[in-house]
Parts: sequence; C-alpha cells; structure tokens
Amino acid sequence: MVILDHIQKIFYRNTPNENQVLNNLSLKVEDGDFITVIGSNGAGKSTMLNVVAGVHPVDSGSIVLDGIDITHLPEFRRAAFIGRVFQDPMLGTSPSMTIEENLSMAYARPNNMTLRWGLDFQRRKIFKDYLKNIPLGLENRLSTKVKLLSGGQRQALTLIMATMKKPKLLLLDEHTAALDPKTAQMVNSLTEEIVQKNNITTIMVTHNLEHAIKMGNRLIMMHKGQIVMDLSGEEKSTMTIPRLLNKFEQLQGEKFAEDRVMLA
Ligand SMILES: Nc1ncnc2c1ncn2[C@@H]1O[C@H](COP(=O)(O)OP(=O)(O)OP(=O)(O)O)[C@@H](O)[C@H]1O
Repeated sequence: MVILDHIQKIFYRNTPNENQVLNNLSLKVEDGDFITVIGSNGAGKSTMLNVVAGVHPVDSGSIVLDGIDITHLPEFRRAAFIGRVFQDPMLGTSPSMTIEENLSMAYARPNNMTLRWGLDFQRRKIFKDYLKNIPLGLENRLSTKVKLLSGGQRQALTLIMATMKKPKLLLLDEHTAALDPKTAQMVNSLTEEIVQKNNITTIMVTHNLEHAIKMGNRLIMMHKGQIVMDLSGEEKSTMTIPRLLNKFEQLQGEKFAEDRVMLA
C-alpha cells in the first residue's frame, strides 16, 4: 500500500514565482490498484509522480510505502522498488547498448546496481521469452542496438525493463502519448497484460480520457494540486467522456476545447 499524506510541493518558494503545485494532497493506493490520473495542464500530475519517485523533495507531508516511510529516501534508492516509464521513448533505455544488454541491466536490479551483469544462454532464453509476448519481433533482434528501434518498440522495451523485477509500484507518465494510435494501443495492451499478470500496483497519468476510463480499476482527477474526483467500480466503468469533460469545465469555469485532452 502507498499512502501520500498531506503532501505540499511548492516550486520557487519565497520568490515572486512561487508556485504551489501539490496542495495538501492525500491519496491511499491499495495493493494491486491500477489508478489512471487525469487533469488539465499544470494540475500537478507529473509532480505527484515525481515526488513519489523521489525526483523532487516534498515541502511537507509524508510518503509511506508498505509501512516504510520513504519521504526522505533518495531517488536512486527508490528506483530499486519503483518502476517508471516516461512519455519520451528516448528515456528509460540506453540507446548505444543492445536490447539484451539493456534487459540484462534491468534483470540485475535491484541487487546489483553496477554494470556487473552477464549474458549467458539461460538469460538470453529468459529475455527471448519476455519479448515473445510483444508482437514486435524483438525476440529475434536481441543484439540490435536500442537506438535503431522505433518509439513504440523502445516504450515496450522500457515497460518490460521497468517491470521485470516486479516493482512494488509502477509509475507511468503519459507513456503512450508520443506514439501513433495503433502503437499506443499495443503498448497499452502490453501494460494491462503485465500489470494484471504480476498484480503490480500502478499509477498512470494520461491525457486520453478513453484510456483513463477503460484502463485500471480506479480513476482520479486532479485540479490545482488536489484530487477532486476518485472513481472506482461501477462509477468508473459507467463514466463517459462527455461527463468527464463536463467536470473539467465546471472546475476550470470555462470551455475545455483548448486544453490538451484527447478524445481518441
Ligand atoms: N522542476 C520544476 N521546477 C519548477 N516548476 C515545475 C517543475 N516541474 C513542474 N513545475 C510546475 O508545476 C506545475 C505543475 O506541473 P506538472 O508537470 O506536475 O503538471 P501536469 O498536471 O503533469 O501537467 P501536464 O498535463 O501539462 O503535463 C506547472 O506549473 C509546472 O510549471
């Protein structure tokens, strides 16, 4: 279980540009929850993921994971049990290394954070088996350098690397937003499959309202650094895009047409 308790995050504190981005935000994430997170630009969605991952320190409040207070744990220590996939397919993998070298590094974590990873017949077989699950033919390209892969192939690989050692928590920050719709669908299906199969607790930020409704078991909406809607069960499955847009418009006090929400 992950508990965010009254988190405050202020950028440029005590300056004319002071910006309170997380405003007393509290969230309890149950084991096995797959939460989709929506909200308008600047609502604080990425910042919430970043404070959980330890990228930014919080100004107050606490973060507890499985009963352990990780509020002040550095990012690299949290990386041992928190998997992340970002929007940019260039992040998350080492481009000049081969697919199998990248997988091997991920496989060595969290016990071995050095480059002392090895490749042998058995490991190659494990990697091939992982890759066989994705309809991209990567299982036959283990020695291809990652920089030669498409964005979708890289995101799929990053997802596999982030979940290979079953993290306690998986953070997905618009991880399909930069992909074409068909590839995004493939990566989303792979996400659901991996998350369900391994019962990985997941928080996924998305601007795609259809994905937010269809994927996961819980949907939260953020606005001005707070959670303003938290749906699960039938309330979530019967939610519609027009009703979500309506809620956005009520919160913003204006028509939502100019925001970056996609209706695809
Ligand atoms: N590292 C940072 N330093 C200063 N300000 C930041 C930093 N990261 C985010 N912010 C500010 O925090 C606010 C919220 O940003 P955040 O990226 O969390 O929003 P978001 O809900 O993810 O938005 P979007 O949907 O546009 O990605 C914005 O005003 C942003 O400029």
